Amino acid sequence: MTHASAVQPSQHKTLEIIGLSKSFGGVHAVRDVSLTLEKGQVLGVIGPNGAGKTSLVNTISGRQRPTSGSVLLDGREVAGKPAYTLNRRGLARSYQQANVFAEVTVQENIARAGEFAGKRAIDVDEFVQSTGLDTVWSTRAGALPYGQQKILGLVMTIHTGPSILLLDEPAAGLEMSERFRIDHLVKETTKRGCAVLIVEHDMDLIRRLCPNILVMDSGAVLAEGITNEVLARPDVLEAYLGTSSPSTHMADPAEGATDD
Ligand SMILES: Nc1ncnc2c1ncn2[C@@H]1O[C@H](COP(=O)(O)OP(=O)(O)OP(=O)(O)O)[C@@H](O)[C@H]1O
Repeated sequence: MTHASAVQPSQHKTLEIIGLSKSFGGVHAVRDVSLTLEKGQVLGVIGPNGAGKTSLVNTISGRQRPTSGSVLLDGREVAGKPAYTLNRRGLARSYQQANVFAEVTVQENIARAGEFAGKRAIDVDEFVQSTGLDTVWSTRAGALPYGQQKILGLVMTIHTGPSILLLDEPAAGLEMSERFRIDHLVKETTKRGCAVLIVEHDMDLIRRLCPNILVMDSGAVLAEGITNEVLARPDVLEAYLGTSSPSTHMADPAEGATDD
């Protein structure tokens, strides 16, 4: 990975991260991470538990202030700016947990996301139908099964019309059939030109959606490049599985988990 001091911001990158670091006291959760994301691109971010993936998303999205480094949105520095400012500039994120208004209906949840976005809101009627949310339109969101709540949260986020979408473990806690709905949502969203960064432990989903990945280990970038090539690297297998023998299946330590 190139060091921050050696990298000059380039023009026209939708999202450019340069030498980003985040420490919590003596814990270096993110160490000198650089990456770029262009219009319509999907980038996977993987790594073992505690590698720093969520901290990376938190520092990019303004939920946490970076210790050092740059976050450039369309070439403008936004590191350390609050989440609502980044949101107004088109950066949205999802959380590992379902993020919905539990006490109101699915319809009202979608309406609130639309109101929040104002003129930026995009039409999500097709997503509502393809994900089956139309069949539970009048149901209180908190009464939905967990997977449906999570998909509702994602449709709401997409409804806000982001140009950059950061997804933190969108598949965690979802049934297999629901995971394919994530595929559909991401593919259709990138067709509009939205850039998507996906943190995920589900390697099948990563292979399906991400032509390129970045592997984090102990806060730093261990590897990056074409997904299948990176996933075959012995050092990546070692970091993820504690073994360098090739495997077609990576363990999903967060399988079934519904929170951090
Ligand atoms: N608010 C915090 N205060 C102190 N330490 C933190 C905080 N948030 C994260 N950490 C530490 O930073 C490191 C990276 O954590 P992080 O949650 O970013 O990893 P992760 O790769 O997302 O893990 P997982 O796959 O389990 O979600 C861990 O050692 C974690 O304990």
